[in-house]
Amino acid sequence: MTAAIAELTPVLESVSKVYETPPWGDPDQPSYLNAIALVKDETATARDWLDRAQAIETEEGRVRDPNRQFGPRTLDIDVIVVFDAEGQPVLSDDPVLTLPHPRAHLRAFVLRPWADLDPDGELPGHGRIDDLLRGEPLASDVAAVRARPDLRIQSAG
Ligand SMILES: Nc1ncnc2c1ncn2[C@@H]1O[C@H](COP(=O)(O)OP(=O)(O)OP(=O)(O)O)[C@@H](O)[C@H]1O
Ligand SMILES: Nc1nc2c(c(=O)[nH]1)N=C(CO)CN2
Repeated sequence: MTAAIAELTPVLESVSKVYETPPWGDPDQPSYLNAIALVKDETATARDWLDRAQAIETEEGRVRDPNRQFGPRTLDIDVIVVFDAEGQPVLSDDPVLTLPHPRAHLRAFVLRPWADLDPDGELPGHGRIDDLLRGEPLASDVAAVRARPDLRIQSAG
């Protein structure tokens, strides 16, 4: 991950803890390690973030099974939300880049780490992260999420 971290460092604002999370969407696979990064670059478009995420996946030699939509992969970087210079959420139903990410509101593995960075945060179109995490089915999923303080993606400072 060294190259990926070097690429992200100039735009990195903060990074959540790393969490070990049960596989979502396709149970027949090992646990995942998930984290959220908050990045800022006022010159970047939403599409730039997708391109950067995919460039890092490629650089890191991402391996996945193309026949299993939610199957195992060595690295997956999704763009969850993008805010414009006025602080407004960028909305898109383009399948190449859907914003907010169309499954973020269903995923404790996204929202639990996000709550570390912004406990008062909101997922546009779905409400407060904290409220989403308290409701079912997310509350049950959160109970199975484990912080891994022995692992770290990167320190923003
Ligand atoms: N918000 C988004 N973030 C990342 N990829 C997106 C987004 N919206 C649409 N896509 C598209 O989804 C395609 C598949 O991406 P990816 O392989 O990461 O999906 P997946 O892991 O199968 O599913 P998921 O997106 O549910 O994690 C990408 O090529 C990309 O164009
Ligand atoms: N826990 C967990 N489950 C997943 C994840 C992930 O990042 N974490 N990503 C997936 C790809 O869409 C499918 N399932």
